[in-house]
Amino acid sequence: MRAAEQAVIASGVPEYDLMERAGAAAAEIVWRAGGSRDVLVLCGPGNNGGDGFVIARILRAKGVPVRVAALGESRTASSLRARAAWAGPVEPLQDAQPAGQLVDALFGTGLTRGLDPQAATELGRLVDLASHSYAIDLPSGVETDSGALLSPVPRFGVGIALGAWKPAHLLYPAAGRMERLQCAEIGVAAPSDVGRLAPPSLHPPAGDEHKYSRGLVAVVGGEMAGASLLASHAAARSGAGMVRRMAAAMETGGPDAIVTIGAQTAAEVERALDDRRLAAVLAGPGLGRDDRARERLNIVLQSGHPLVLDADALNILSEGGAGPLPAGAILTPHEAEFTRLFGDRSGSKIDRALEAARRSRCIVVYKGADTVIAAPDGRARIASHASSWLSTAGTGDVLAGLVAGRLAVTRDALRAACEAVWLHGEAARRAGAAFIADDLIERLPGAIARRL
Ligand SMILES: NC(=O)C1=CN([C@@H]2O[C@H](COP(=O)(O)OP(=O)(O)OC[C@H]3O[C@@H](n4cnc5c(N)ncnc54)[C@H](OP(=O)(O)O)[C@@H]3O)[C@@H](O)[C@H]2O)[C@@H](O)CC1
Ligand SMILES: [K+]
Repeated sequence: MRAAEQAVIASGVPEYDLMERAGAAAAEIVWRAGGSRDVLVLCGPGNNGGDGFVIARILRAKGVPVRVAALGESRTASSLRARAAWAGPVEPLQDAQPAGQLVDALFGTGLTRGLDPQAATELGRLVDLASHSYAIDLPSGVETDSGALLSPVPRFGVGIALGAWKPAHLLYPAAGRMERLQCAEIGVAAPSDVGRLAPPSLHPPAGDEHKYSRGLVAVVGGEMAGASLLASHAAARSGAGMVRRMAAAMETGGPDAIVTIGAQTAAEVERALDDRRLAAVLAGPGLGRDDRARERLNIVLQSGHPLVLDADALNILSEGGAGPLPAGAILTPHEAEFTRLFGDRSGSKIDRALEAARRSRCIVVYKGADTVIAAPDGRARIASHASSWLSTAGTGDVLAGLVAGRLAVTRDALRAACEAVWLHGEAARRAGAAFIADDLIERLPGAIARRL
């Protein structure tokens, strides 16, 4: 975003014009949400504070009662100009009385260290006492590129991103400090390989498709049947043409549309995977970690099919039990699995996911409240603000099955991972509160229909 802004400025647009655009766009959002409720704008010393002065001026011109409190003097040319144009009183932050609406324009992308304790406490108090609160560009106190909290940060109603999403809008803990997100357009295009996960465009099957052309998925089960059943069921509702579950024991369950193949011995697994029509093979959910599980995983790794590896498959791989990571596969680790596989690395979650994808030459779906999907070529997508009810048993198995299903449909690993993560989040949104993993699967057809 900084590079994009600099390019616009170099093309002859003064920085102050960008500040006016940013302030006007943010003021419009505040006006639409809060109407004529009184507003307190907190302005910092840099350009974020400058945006605040522009917002204050525009809201006052609409007849909104506005007060401004500043943290020190303005220190940049544009913010000095915005402050002069405000032409109203400016009180010190420590004397500010609360208002119905609070606009935080203390610090944005220029923050280099935490707020001093008194300023952080004042900010927290004023946000808590307001019924509507807005963080301009970012909540003051968050680190832009990592989403870390450099000092205590209150929870805002709306985070207003200026021009483009920054990592802190999407990565926790910062993302959890904004109930809703809105992006204010300021006429600066910031194309990037890293971005927020967008809703996918899906297509119904062509009129002349059949079950194999639509995608044949195999799910290699193991010692715990439930997990592979959930994954198989999710794959079956993902739009794929057919799902075969390779069961490690004589067991039944799940919809009749899923073909269960008894594959208890290594030879039986090998035979079951010897089918050139297979478009995706999933291993991991319920696989187990004993010698038998290793043997089953080895056969999967040597099958030559497009792979999705989750759960115990990742645990076995992290113990080095199955050799190097299979390039081209989709890996779906949660936090603990990721650390076991790739070590405890520094950098933001996006940096870590990209580095892992580059090293393993795999698509890495680094799961969590802020799932990051990273490709070896440097592309990454971040899915944030999913339902917190997803933190329940079995939802990972559902996601793994969904990834395998979309891989079979699209034959494109990054696209499949992105579609699956979005559909999983949408199914959760539709399932509402206190759902179980099985309920998510029932919501998948509706989630898919929405994107056709
Ligand atoms: N660029 C553009 O074209 C556009 C940018 N726009 C806006 O600009 C924002 C970025 O502005 P910015 O770079 O001036 O940084 P900002 O966040 O205001 O803070 C920097 C100031 O704070 C200081 N400081 C830092 N930490 C501190 C601390 N803990 N406690 C105390 N002081 C601290 C730091 O001084 P330091 O002491 O570090 O030298 C510096 O003086 C961006 O988020 C967006 O809102 C829009 O107008 C659109 C056009
Ligand atoms: K801010």
